[in-house]
Amino acid sequence: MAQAIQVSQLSKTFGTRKALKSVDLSIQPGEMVALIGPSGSGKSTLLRSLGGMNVGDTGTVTIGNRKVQSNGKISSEIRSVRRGLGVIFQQFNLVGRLSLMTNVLMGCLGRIPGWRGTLGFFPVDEKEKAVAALDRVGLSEYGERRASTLSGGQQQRGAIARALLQGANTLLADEPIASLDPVSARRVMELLARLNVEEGLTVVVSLHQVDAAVTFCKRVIAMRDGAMVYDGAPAGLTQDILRNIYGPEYEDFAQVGVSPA
Ligand SMILES: Nc1ncnc2c1ncn2[C@@H]1O[C@H](COP(=O)(O)OP(=O)(O)OP(=O)(O)O)[C@@H](O)[C@H]1O
Repeated sequence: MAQAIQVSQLSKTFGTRKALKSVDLSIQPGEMVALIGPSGSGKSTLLRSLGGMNVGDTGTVTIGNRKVQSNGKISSEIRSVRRGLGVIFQQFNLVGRLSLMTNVLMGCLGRIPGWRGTLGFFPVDEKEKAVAALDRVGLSEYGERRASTLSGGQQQRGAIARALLQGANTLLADEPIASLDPVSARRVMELLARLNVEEGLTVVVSLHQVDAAVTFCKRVIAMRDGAMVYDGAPAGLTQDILRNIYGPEYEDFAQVGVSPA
C-alpha cells in the first residue's frame, strides 16, 4: 500500500535560517501523529509543506501516490491532492460572517460548479451530508449561527466538519488547540482521535502541549532546529529526551490540562 505521506530529504531555508534540514518521514494510512518541538523548531513549516502551502528548497513530498512538491516546485497534481486533505489552522478557519452550515458546505465546492456555491445553491444531498457532518462533530444545533459568534473550540470543530464534507482522508492540523481553553482543547483532540479510530482518517497534528500529544497520539515526532530528533511511541519520551528537545526549562513548555477528564 502507498504511504499516506512520504517526505524525502526536505530542506527549507528562510534567509539564513534553516527551518527544515533534510527531513525524511513516512506516515502510513490511518496513523495519528503528533508533531512537537519548541517554538521555531520547524513544525509549521513541515506541516505546511505536506499540504504544499510551503515550498521546500530541495526534497520531495508525496501524499498517497501523488506528488505535492519536488525540489522547490509545486506539483501539477496539487489540486487533486488537496481534495483529499483537510487543513485546520490555529485560527481563521471559518468565514465569520457566514453561517456555520454555509462554512461546512464550502467543503463540497470542489464537487459542484463554483457559481452554485458562490450563490448559496447547494445540492440537497450535500446539505444532508453537512447536517450529518455537524452532528458528527457535536454541533447539530449550531448550523444557523454566524461562525463569528461561535467559541474557538466550536469553530475548530466546524472546520473539521467542513473537512469531513470535503471527503478528506487526511487531516493536517497546525496547532489547532493553541488558542483554546483546556476543556475545548480536549474536545477537539478527542474528536480528531475519534475520527482517526472510527473513520480511519490519517491525522498529523502539531502541538505545543506535550501531554496532549502523549495522550491522544500513538506516534510522536519531535523537531528541534529543523531536524527530527525523536520519532516513536509516546512512552519513549523520557524526561531526558524531553529536556533534550526543549532545553533544561522544558517543564515550562509542557503545558498540562488537556488529558481526558
Ligand atoms: N515565512 C517565513 N519567513 C521567514 N522565516 C520563517 C517563515 N516561516 C518560518 N520561518 C522561520 O523558520 C523557523 C521555523 O519556523 P516554524 O514556524 O516552522 O516553527 P514552529 O516549530 O512551527 O514554531 P511555533 O511553534 O512558534 O509555531 C523559525 O526560525 C521561523 O522564524
